[in-house]
Amino acid sequence: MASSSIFNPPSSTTALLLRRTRHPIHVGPTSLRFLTSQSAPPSSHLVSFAASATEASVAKVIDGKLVAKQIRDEIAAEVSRMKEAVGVIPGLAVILVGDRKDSATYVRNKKKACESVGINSLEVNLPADTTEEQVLNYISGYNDDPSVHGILVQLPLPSHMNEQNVLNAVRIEKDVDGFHPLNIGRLAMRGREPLFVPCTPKGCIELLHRYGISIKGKRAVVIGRSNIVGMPAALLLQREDATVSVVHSRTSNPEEITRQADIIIAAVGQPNMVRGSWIKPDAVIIDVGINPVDDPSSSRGYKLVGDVCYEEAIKVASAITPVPGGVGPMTIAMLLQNTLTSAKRINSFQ
Ligand SMILES: NC(=O)C1=CN([C@@H]2O[C@H](COP(=O)(O)OP(=O)(O)OC[C@H]3O[C@@H](n4cnc5c(N)ncnc54)[C@H](OP(=O)(O)O)[C@@H]3O)[C@@H](O)[C@H]2O)C=CC1
Ligand SMILES: Nc1nc(=O)c2c([nH]1)NC[C@@H]1CN(c3ccc(C(=O)N[C@@H](CCC(=O)O)C(=O)O)cc3)C=[N+]21
Repeated sequence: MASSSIFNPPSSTTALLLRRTRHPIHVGPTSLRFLTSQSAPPSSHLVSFAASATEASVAKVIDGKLVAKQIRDEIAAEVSRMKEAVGVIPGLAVILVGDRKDSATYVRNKKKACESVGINSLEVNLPADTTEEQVLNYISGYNDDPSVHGILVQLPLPSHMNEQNVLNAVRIEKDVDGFHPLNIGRLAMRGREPLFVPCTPKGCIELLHRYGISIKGKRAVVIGRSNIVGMPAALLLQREDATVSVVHSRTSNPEEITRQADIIIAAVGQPNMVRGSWIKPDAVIIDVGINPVDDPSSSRGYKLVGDVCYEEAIKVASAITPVPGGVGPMTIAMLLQNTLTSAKRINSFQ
């Protein structure tokens, strides 16, 4: 369902269309216009890589917000089809421990997103001094609750808790975050299939697919190796037949390695770390980073920026995700998709 793409051009035209040109070309009925960062919707992305001869070329902006909306529409249709056919409504349980503001915002956004597609959301907010045992009890209850098809424990957990114990307790059939070691292990093994793929890396790959950006045979560099983003992103890219390098805090020459990449996934948590000079001309950039930086001109007093210096990157890359509006909305869309998949699998509904 969601993997079918309206954006994918036939593979033979993909390479042609993704090659940036300084001369306008014409594809079908739409003549090519120079597009700035506020670019066209995905349905016309195929024609938006070209720049006029007189203007500097800029990267295509990969619109995660728009793609996520499209995926939510697809999910909503499937949710109602299942409800009508077998009377089952997918359910997602979210466990939030502590009072981190950013976590509370994410959980609220997830709840809103569930409502928008007709998925039931159950939420439990526990105080920061909750014991690990109490959290395990909630997980056990949701594991046994037939109305719950997905369980998400919001990370990070308070430091007195053992994250491994908690994540291990989620039944793998309900592990919609894809963080259970058995799901990650299967993701890493050839010929094995995880029940769920972690949402953020899955969203990155989905964006590449939906924009017709081929991965096979490409050099990819993932910056960051966390269990929730960098490591599974590298595994997924490898499954898609990219040749993958992973850069981390102990890498001695990150700039040089990154400059070799056709595809860069940055998941570091360092604002604007990846500069224009790190980027090979025409590389594709997926910026996962979400970093608050002071901004007195904003009503919140801060703004969000990525791990990639957007202003510099947009002049060098062929395509880039913005922050906000790039990977973030896709993470939530993939969570909904995983929850739907889980409900279908548990109920043997195709
Ligand atoms: N858009 C979305 O949906 C999501 C966004 N995020 C955002 O993505 C970013 C990364 O998140 P997450 O993976 O959880 O972060 P972690 O802090 O868990 O991991 C960061 C990784 O980056 C590496 N790193 C840190 N500093 C450097 C450096 N100077 N040079 C090279 N590598 C470095 C670390 O290396 P080492 O392993 O050596 O310590 C580590 O592997 C954050 O900004 C986060 O907010 C996260 C989840 C979802
Ligand atoms: N168990 C678990 N699973 C997660 O998937 C998980 C987690 N814990 N802990 C924290 C990180 C972070 N994360 C984000 C999800 C959506 C946006 C998102 O929607 N961002 C919007 C804007 C957000 C805003 O404006 O504040 C955007 O980038 O456009 C961001 C970050 C999921 N995470």
